[in-house]
Amino acid sequence: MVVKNICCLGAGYVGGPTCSVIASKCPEIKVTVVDKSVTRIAQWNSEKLPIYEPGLDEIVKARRGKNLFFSNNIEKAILEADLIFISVNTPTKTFGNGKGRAADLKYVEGAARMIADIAKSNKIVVEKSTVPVRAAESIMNILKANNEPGVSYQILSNPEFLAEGTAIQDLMHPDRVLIGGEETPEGQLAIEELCSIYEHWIPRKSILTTNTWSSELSKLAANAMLAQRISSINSLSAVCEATGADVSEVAVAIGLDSRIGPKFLQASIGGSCFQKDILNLVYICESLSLPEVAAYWQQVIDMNEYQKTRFTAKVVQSLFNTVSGKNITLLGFAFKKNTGDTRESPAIHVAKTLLDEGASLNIYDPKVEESQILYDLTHPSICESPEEVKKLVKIYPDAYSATNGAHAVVICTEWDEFVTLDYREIYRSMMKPAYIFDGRKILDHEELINIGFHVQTIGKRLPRPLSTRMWSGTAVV
Ligand SMILES: NC(=O)c1ccc[n+]([C@@H]2O[C@H](COP(=O)([O-])OP(=O)(O)OC[C@H]3O[C@@H](n4cnc5c(N)ncnc54)[C@H](O)[C@@H]3O)[C@@H](O)[C@H]2O)c1
Ligand SMILES: O=c1ccn([C@@H]2O[C@H](COP(=O)(O)OP(=O)(O)O[C@H]3O[C@H](CO)[C@@H](O)[C@H](O)[C@H]3O)[C@@H](O)[C@H]2O)c(=O)[nH]1
Repeated sequence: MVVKNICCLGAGYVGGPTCSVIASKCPEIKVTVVDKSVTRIAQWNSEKLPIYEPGLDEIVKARRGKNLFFSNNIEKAILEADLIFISVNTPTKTFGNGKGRAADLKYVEGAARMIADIAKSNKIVVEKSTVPVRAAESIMNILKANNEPGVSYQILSNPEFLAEGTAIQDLMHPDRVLIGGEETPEGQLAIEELCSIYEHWIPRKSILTTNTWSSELSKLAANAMLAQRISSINSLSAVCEATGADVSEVAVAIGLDSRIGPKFLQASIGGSCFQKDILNLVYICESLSLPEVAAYWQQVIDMNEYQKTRFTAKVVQSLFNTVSGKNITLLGFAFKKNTGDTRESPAIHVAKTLLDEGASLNIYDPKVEESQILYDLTHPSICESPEEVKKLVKIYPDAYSATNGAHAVVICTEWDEFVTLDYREIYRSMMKPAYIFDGRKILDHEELINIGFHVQTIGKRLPRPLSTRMWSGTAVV
């Protein structure tokens, strides 16, 4: 079989960009991205796409209506497809067995049941969602137990390694594509079919094929190793603050060791997708009776939490241990720059703590919608009184109006535009003493101190502004 028709279940951060790139690189293949959400599909078919990713608009606009389609007609797309990507969400379970840790596979199961109910011809089903090891077995069980007579399936694991904010770049030039499948002739044939799609733009040597379980585990393992690096540097940032070392200097010094390498050593206020995937790994290890392994990876998550808590405690402490009634500006709400995604964003943690302490918040993010920020901050897991939160939170259209009259500014996302703001003007418009807490280590701290700001960051002690020093030398703010 030569794949002519692809269906993708799930038009999210992975399904949308991945299929747009496939459609752009394989003009002879019809790619239909379907979703249960009518709103999401309408957005994909509109001028303003539901997600922000540099380069995505151009690709979608070039291929939409030609060989790229976004639709709610799931039945039609499944019937037509030779190959189906499952790109649905796999959040952490919020109830029952494994609550707060295991991946909730209800959407993956739902997708598998839809395929089994609808399909009338053979399909290659590709697990693109991040799933626990051996999830492919559960999908196969559902498909086999419910299939039409004569219809057969091959299940492949093809985890996605794109990072948000650089999704198009990552999809165009991936470090590798990983495909796992059954070690049978039929399994190998299915692997070849999927390889031939990626080979339109990715050299064969960058396409790695493995057995299904290695592929599934490699996705969790890659995220665990990346998260471990961030937790390691974040743990060292606390040592730096306590000793006078500078974590940026330490990162450069250790990163020059070719065995360690320079990437992913940026100390900061915490990470995203990692949390859910590492929690999932911890849960799997516990289920496999490997408590020592589970504890090892749990520590990576705990360090991420510690970093967020440590940073917010520093904000409150510096503001004379009380933020009640004070106006604090959060610059940035997305979990990283160049995305509008707020899932597990450290900004939510910062906002919640400050709101619990009675602060009023002014928030500005260049790509996160007001409705999303209010949704996140009034979610039952975050607050008890949505009305109270709505009174305390104001969303602004730019950084200058958001900082006007504020007691303190907290940088929560490393957006480039925050680096080049006119901080003299911001200082002038703020309450005094004016504080900046740089949670992303992106600002010129020396310059800010010279302007008169009290500055705090991660992994480095900074001197007070000159005018407030009682003796010459370095003192902690
Ligand atoms: N976001 C990332 O950067 C990233 C990167 C790599 C892997 N992943 C993994 O990819 C998967 C998808 O992540 P995402 O960020 O795209 O999620 P998302 O929430 O943005 O999108 C998932 C979409 O699936 C839809 N959906 C759920 N069940 C469906 C069904 N039965 N039929 C049709 N649509 C259905 C939802 O409505 C939603 O729009 C997750 O497992 C995630 O862990 C995410
Ligand atoms: O040196 C660093 C690098 C990242 N981060 C933070 O870590 C989080 C995750 O960043 P990043 O990995 O760049 O973005 P994600 O979109 O979460 O991508 C990760 O998670 C995806 C979902 O599984 C995987 O596909 C990607 O390979 C993996 O990088 C963000 O909050 C970053 O600010 C740091 O604090 N320091």
